[in-house]
Amino acid sequence: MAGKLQANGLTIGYERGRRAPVVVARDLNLSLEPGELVCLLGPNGAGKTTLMRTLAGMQPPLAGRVLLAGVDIHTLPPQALAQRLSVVLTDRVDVGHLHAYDLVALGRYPYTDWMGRLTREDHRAVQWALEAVGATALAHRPVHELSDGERQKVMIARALAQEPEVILLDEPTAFLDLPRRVEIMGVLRGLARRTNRAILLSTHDLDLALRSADRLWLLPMGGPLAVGAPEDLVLNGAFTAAFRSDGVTFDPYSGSFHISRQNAGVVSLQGEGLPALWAARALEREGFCVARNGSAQAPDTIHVAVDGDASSPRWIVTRGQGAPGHRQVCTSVMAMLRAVKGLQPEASPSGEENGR
Ligand SMILES: Nc1ncnc2c1ncn2[C@@H]1O[C@H](COP(=O)(O)OP(=O)(O)OP(=O)(O)O)[C@@H](O)[C@H]1O
Repeated sequence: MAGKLQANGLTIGYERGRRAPVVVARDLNLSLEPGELVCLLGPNGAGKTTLMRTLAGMQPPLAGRVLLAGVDIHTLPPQALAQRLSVVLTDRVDVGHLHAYDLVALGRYPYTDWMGRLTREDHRAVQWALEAVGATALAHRPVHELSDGERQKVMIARALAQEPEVILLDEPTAFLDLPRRVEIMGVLRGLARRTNRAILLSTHDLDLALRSADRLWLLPMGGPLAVGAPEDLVLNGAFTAAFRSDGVTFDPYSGSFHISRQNAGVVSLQGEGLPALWAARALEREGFCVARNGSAQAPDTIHVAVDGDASSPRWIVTRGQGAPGHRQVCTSVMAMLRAVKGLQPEASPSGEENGR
């Protein structure tokens, strides 16, 4: 079970008869190691599905080779390849009235005879696969009655029942709610570790990928592909560069994306704990640059000081040295924002007390 998937000098894209091919990405050198979970990330249209399909042998490379344990996958007969590599695509296939167990059993096709008869060994593999993804209870449910999350688990179980060395999944967490996404990612990570399989999945779930993947493959529009531990790719700027787009910026401090807004000025924020944290988030959302705990000293700086306890926080908003008419006590983040905006130079100070 220790197959390594490698791509050397791989150019991916689409042949167009006599016209020049569409090149999606060129000269990729990649390796997917047994026991690791790799997430493939990139903006829309960067080529994730094309790469996935090429690595799975579903479309030929324009140049270069894909090797599984040293063997070119395009030289392997389909059945031999299916015993070693399985693919889970996002497309919803119509499975009629099949029950989950039967769908998972289809994963045994590389091993069964021409009539598709299941041996004791095949049944063992199906039960193991259902158990591995926590879907044993779904075995006798018709697939068309399953929720998206349940169905996704069954599709992963089908890929597992193939008992491959390598599993490729195209957006397995699409359409799932957050708990289900976390659960599926946990299942895949556990599988890679426990069974020493190599698992590659493409996703738009950047946060989950940053938290779960052993390595990331970052495919920006037009390449080049960056590979590394998630944290290294954040620290060396590759993550920011891959997702740089108008109006959205990646903040390496919070590990999340922000909608870029015009700089609305500096606000000094004093205080700790959740009320301070969420006040900072709200101010940044409005385009303010937040200076923490006394780092902004200009005479006309707007100050927000967090007061009160966590169950009934207050935000005291002042300007400059806190002239009496400019002190506002706010009991909600919304009121704090209103007060801060009211104290901006172009706005006329309201001087209202006890904003809510
Ligand atoms: N059959 C095809 N013939 C020609 N070009 C294609 C074909 N299929 C896809 N493309 C192009 O290849 C590029 C990469 O598409 P691909 O679907 O691999 O991107 P992706 O990263 O998976 O995108 P998304 O995140 O939107 O799913 C796109 O510009 C797309 O238009």
